[in-house]
Amino acid sequence: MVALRTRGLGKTFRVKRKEAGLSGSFRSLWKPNWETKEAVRGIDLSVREGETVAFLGPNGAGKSTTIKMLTGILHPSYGEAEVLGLTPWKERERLAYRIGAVFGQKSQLWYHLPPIDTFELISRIYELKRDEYARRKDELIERFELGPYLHTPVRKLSLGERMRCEIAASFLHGPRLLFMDEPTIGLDAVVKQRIRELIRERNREEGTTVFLTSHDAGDVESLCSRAVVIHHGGVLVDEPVERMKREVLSRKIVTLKLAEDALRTELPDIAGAQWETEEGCRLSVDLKRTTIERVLGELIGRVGFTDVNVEDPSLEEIIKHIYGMKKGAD
Ligand SMILES: Nc1ncnc2c1ncn2[C@@H]1O[C@H](COP(=O)(O)OP(=O)(O)OP(=O)(O)O)[C@@H](O)[C@H]1O
Repeated sequence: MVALRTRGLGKTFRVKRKEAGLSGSFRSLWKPNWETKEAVRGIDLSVREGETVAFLGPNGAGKSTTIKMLTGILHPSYGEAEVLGLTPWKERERLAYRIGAVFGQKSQLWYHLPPIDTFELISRIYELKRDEYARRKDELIERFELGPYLHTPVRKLSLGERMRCEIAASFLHGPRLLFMDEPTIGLDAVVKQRIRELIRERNREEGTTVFLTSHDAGDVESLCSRAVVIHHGGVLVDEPVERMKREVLSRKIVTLKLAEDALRTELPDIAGAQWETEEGCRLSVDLKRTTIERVLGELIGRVGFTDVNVEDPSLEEIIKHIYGMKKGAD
């Protein structure tokens, strides 16, 4: 069954362009200069129930605007959308019972209250039956290991502890579709991984559809089965993450902290890897051709370094790469 479908969905904003300086401000008041900004340009998208979709794009690509239209917060300028059989901006209240939303940068928990009080409040807002609420709450507390934080005011929790409570809270009313905007932003690697596992588990056990935006390639790789990349308000790529992994997520970035006396001019050629900076501290490794172990083995003794870091390329770099590939193919 289809969880979400859009046809030619678009949003244009009318923004006032203010001229510089004080006189410009007065002129704008007197004779405003309006211009239109196309934030989303006719998106066609279809997501099946139970899918985990990453909705990606560089800053300003139109991700948040799309999510706001799909959750009924914004009216589109043109096009259609159906979310769980409802038109979001016309049936927002009914839709709220069926969907959940997590915003990494905004909290839905009451700041001064302990999470358990927000849970109670949510159960009233969504009119959950008492026994159903007790069952779901206990299960989520156990799975998300929330016991130690339940009675501490949210303001005293660490970001990781709060995010676990946030995500558990968004699952409380049993949404069939969960929108997540940067759910792991600012978290350390261990907490990120745990949160991804928990979301995956909910998707597996309850069949919750996940529609997620993130700037973290790790979220996409370990949480989503499909990736939709938008650019300048339109869909650029829509493909399985497995394929994306083979084509563009198969690189790691090795960053070296060079020793004072390191020979910066003569960087050795490393099979399957490419130096990305003239200073020779950033190496892009193609995992289809070599392994991190082999690369580090070759570096030791040939380049003097005092520290090393291995990470995924940033999502921005990945998108740039996809964009380049796409342009080449066209
Ligand atoms: N209320 C608004 N009024 C005018 N322009 C807006 C408004 N909201 C968004 N925009 C513009 O629409 C474009 C898309 O913004 P949007 O927030 O959807 O991007 P995004 O992909 O979510 O970016 P980010 O990754 O930075 O969160 C941007 O150019 C933004 O400045």
